[in-house]
Amino acid sequence: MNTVLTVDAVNRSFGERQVLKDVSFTVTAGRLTGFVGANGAGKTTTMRIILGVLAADAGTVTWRGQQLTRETRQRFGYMPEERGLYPKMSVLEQLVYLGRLHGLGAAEARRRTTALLERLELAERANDHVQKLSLGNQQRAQIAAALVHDPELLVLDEPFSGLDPIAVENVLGVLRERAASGAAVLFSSHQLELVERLCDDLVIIADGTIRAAGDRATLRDQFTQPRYQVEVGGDAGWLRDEPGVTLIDLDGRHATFDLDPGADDQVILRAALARGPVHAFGPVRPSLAEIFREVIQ
Ligand SMILES: Nc1ncnc2c1ncn2[C@@H]1O[C@H](COP(=O)(O)OP(=O)(O)OP(=O)(O)O)[C@@H](O)[C@H]1O
Repeated sequence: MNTVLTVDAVNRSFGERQVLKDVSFTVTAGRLTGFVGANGAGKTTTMRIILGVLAADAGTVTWRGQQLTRETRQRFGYMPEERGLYPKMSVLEQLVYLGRLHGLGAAEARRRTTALLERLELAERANDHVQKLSLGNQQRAQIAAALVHDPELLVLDEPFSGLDPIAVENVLGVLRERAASGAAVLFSSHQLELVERLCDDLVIIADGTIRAAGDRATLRDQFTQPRYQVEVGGDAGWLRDEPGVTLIDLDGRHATFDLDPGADDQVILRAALARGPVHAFGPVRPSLAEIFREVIQ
């Protein structure tokens, strides 16, 4: 795995209030990392520290093992929480301008802007002032602004908020393409369901503390026990009296149950078969959204 960004034991207080407590996680090139937490959990503060807009009280942020510099940060793209485009300038002009600020020549900045607006389905709005766009289109223009210089690291604060489902898919497609061409993508969200569906890696923060971090499959293995689901020909109520079984849900022929440690699922399967046909039997894992529901709210 190609870890590019390392946040290590970062602390930050505002006045008496400590809002980040030993925050540590990594971001890998070529992958989407979702940074999830409730309002006020510390996501924006962490992102600002990564971008150098805010200083940490303690801890470090490194890029490919090196301290961050102004040059490295030039290769980052950031969509801040306080959206930064000028309301009275056209989308095209601003993106070209931002591209030039990041060192692109005029023709290259214009070429990339045009391609990006096309890809984000904003081409027809290119000459409109930002303030004339719908909120969803403003959001896409903000995302385009973070992408125009082809950054190696993309840091996006709530990029999906306010987008309709079609726009979510469009933006997600763009982020996936960036990741596929080698960029590292970190974005925040307070919607764990969405992040669990979209991301390769997750970082879950609550009250300034990282609760879980890593790739989705490993986290699910680490934090959830498999439950079993069965569908039989008759009523599944007999499972209630089966040793080692804790029934979670029973609905006629369908049942969901937990097994005590050491209990053998094959014994249950045989008991089911002895009573008649078995149409489905197997482990399922609860989602991370179910496990961390109370942490995220
Ligand atoms: N400049 C500041 N001065 C004082 N307190 C601040 C400042 N910035 C953030 N905070 C506080 O730090 C805590 C973490 O805020 P932060 O914006 O990082 O959370 P968040 O997870 O991004 O939440 P949200 O989704 O609401 O933006 C909050 O309690 C917030 O009020």
